Amino acid sequence: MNYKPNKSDRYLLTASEMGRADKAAVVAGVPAIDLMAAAGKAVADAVLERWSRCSVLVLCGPGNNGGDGFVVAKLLKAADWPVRLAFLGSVEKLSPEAAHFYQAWQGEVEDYSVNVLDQSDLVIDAMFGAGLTRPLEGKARDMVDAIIARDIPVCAIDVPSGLDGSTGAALGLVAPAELTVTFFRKKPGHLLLPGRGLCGELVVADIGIPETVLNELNLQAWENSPELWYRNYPWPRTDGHKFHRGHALIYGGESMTGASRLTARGAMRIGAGLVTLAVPIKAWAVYATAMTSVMVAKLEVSQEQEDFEELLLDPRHNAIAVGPGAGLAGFERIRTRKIVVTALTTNHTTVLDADALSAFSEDPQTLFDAINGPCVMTPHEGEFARLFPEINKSHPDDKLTRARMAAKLSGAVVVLKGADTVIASPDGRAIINANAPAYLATGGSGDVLAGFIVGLLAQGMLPFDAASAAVWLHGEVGNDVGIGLIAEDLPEHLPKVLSAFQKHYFLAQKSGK
Ligand SMILES: NC(=O)C1=CN([C@@H]2O[C@H](COP(=O)(O)OP(=O)(O)OC[C@H]3O[C@@H](n4cnc5c(N)ncnc54)[C@H](O)[C@@H]3O)[C@@H](O)[C@H]2O)[C@@H](O)CC1
Ligand SMILES: [K+]
Repeated sequence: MNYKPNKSDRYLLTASEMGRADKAAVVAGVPAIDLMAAAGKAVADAVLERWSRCSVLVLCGPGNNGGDGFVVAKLLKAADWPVRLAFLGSVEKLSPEAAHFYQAWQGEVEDYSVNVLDQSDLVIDAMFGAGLTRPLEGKARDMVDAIIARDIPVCAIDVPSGLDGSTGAALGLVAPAELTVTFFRKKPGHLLLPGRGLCGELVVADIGIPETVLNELNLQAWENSPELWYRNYPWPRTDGHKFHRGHALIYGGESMTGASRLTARGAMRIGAGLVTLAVPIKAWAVYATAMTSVMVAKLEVSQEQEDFEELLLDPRHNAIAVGPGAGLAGFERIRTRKIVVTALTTNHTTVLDADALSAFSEDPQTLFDAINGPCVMTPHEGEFARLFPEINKSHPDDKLTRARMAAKLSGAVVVLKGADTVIASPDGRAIINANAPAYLATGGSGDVLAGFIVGLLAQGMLPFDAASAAVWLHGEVGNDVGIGLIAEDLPEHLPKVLSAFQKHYFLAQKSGK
């Protein structure tokens, strides 16, 4: 079999983009009725694969999500399952295809009241999908309330009703699903929180929409995966030399020395040829005894700034990281700001994390003004709120948009961290990462991530790719180590993950497997 990773598999479509894909498919000659039939069949198949025969209740809403539900009801009945169906809507307002399948369902259509839940073992949630525009109210809300109270398993069509598929936000009450079957491609809300947690297992079904419609949509969002960036990964060359693999320069502060040491270790492990930690002389001994492969440069008392500038003049220092343990108290804050501004205004490729971001919480514009070259910033939600309060105010429930707006405003690639990290580029591209386990939420884990990013930047990877690759590898290592993980484990386990990654994406591609 030929090895053909496909970048387009990873596209994420918002509700309006999915609507356009649907229309484009119809224009390309696929009847809307066939799309709905295929959608319903995919859901019925997924249910038949996972549950044994039981009493099913299909709850159909007023739009095409309900239309899919009519198809599912008919197919499960044909498979000899006991099926009941309740419809919330009016037949006259159904789309032609939904009306067709309403007619095709020849069983009883019951009143939409919570009593229909009696004796139901499984609910098919065909209430609302991509067309949800406001929180569930009235009968729909009461129904979801009762499903939750009775703890009945749910299979959701497209998205759990009440969830905004474009953002992952709960618009109000949501019926959490054990299984969600969506169509064509995933939606951002299947990956972003709380959406991801409400979907349960996610199945993406092919319903006959031609791949060619993707070309018309100018999509700008993907789920993170090596398919997106492995071609630009700095694979070690047999004729390589450490000087070909770049030289990362990392600023280390005076008191929290562990943070930047983790960053340095991460940068080494991910393959930077050389790593130098530049540290105030007061802390030099601590760093020098702790580090072996990493070099430690002294910044002399009262001339730290000048000494750092001198290091920046050396063209071999091709990627800089500032922030982990840089310091925010009193004079340290001023020094951190100066180091950041110097790195940025000399147009060095720079990673800004932790204190390098918080040091500008009073005047974020000063930071944004200094960003003119390649830059990655890696805020967690707290740091993000300090730098981008207006964006949080205008789009509180839309992490994808918040990260994109922040990237545009600051000019940096923004890595908005969390269990659903979003990586956004100032040009509008965005990637949602979904492989991070809960164990990564531990002190120092972000410092190592900054190290992975600066290490890849030193090897010449571009900021958006480097950030996406680092975040994905960080998640993979987290999974590999598992429960009990501490930040120190992340650099140490990286080689194992890198060899599996290399085997799969580089060697397999080379050998044409
Ligand atoms: N490619 C596609 O786009 C396909 C879409 N299909 C299905 O169609 C769905 C989208 O269909 P629609 O656009 O008709 O949208 P929905 O079926 O999600 O709902 C639309 C209806 O709900 C109403 N509504 C929205 N929020 C409400 C609320 N909180 N309370 C009460 N009423 C509310 C709207 O006014 C509208 O009448 C998808 O989720 C999917 O299940 C499938 O049939 C297959 C093809
Ligand atoms: K639904």
